[in-house]
Amino acid sequence: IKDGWFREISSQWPGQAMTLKVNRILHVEKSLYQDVLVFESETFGNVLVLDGVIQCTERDEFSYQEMIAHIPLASHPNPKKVLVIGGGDGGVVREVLRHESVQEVVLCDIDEAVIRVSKQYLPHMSELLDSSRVRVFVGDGFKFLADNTSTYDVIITDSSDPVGPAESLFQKPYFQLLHDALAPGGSISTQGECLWIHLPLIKNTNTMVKEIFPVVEYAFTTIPTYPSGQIGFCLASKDATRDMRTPVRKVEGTRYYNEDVHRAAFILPEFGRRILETG
Ligand SMILES: NCCCN[C@H]1CC[C@H](N)CC1
Repeated sequence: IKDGWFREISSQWPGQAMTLKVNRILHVEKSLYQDVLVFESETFGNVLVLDGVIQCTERDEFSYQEMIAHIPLASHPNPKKVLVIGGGDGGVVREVLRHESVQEVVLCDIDEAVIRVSKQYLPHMSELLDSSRVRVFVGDGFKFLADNTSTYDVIITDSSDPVGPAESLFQKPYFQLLHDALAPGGSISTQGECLWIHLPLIKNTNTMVKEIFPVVEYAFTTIPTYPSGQIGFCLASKDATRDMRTPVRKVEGTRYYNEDVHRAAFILPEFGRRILETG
């Protein structure tokens, strides 16, 4: 933080950096896995930063949390058991609980510091982690998935970037574990990165996931505080007949998601479509 501004400088997005005006620093900690920073911004509420990368802000988090959750959930006929890998801030869990069919949400995040800090500084994201339908585990998603096969209707991987603790969540063994942890007809969504910055990674992930799942799609949302203002999701289903582009149920109480936004999220700009939808 310099002269009152936080700058998101990273080798992942060379030559550009989102800056946010800082009112005051709320928390600084080195957890077992990453540097944790929370600051109160002038115009985006409280902001969670891990290893120098913006994870969520109170003002715009709903865009990402709603879309990563409701696209797989609203297109699934009857999701009952849901697993969230990562997502210790609780925002995705808040969205999963909007689906009445969901009986149980399990959250598995490797870093207890993220959960603890989110409960203290991001109440509108973390408050439903205490819901009776939610179970929270602190541990490695790999081990959790291997111990819970054929169980979940939807698994959401709400991860940071493929640099640091989340690096292995973008590789083939992890997607095989996701596939094997899904019940029949199950679907996944994962933090799938940005068309403007990570198109080669998105293409490689898309190709790799198609070796495991019969249905694989990329969809995206707009969000001011993520690099280039856009972030996408890798979506896949074990059910070869699943149409993830079509919601089969309405979702109440959202601020970004609706059924038209759901459908529109899959319509890619030409530079993305050309790469992702052809060989
Ligand atoms: N619920 C926290 C969301 C984490 N996802 C972010 C996507 C954009 C990345 N640059 C950082 C993590």
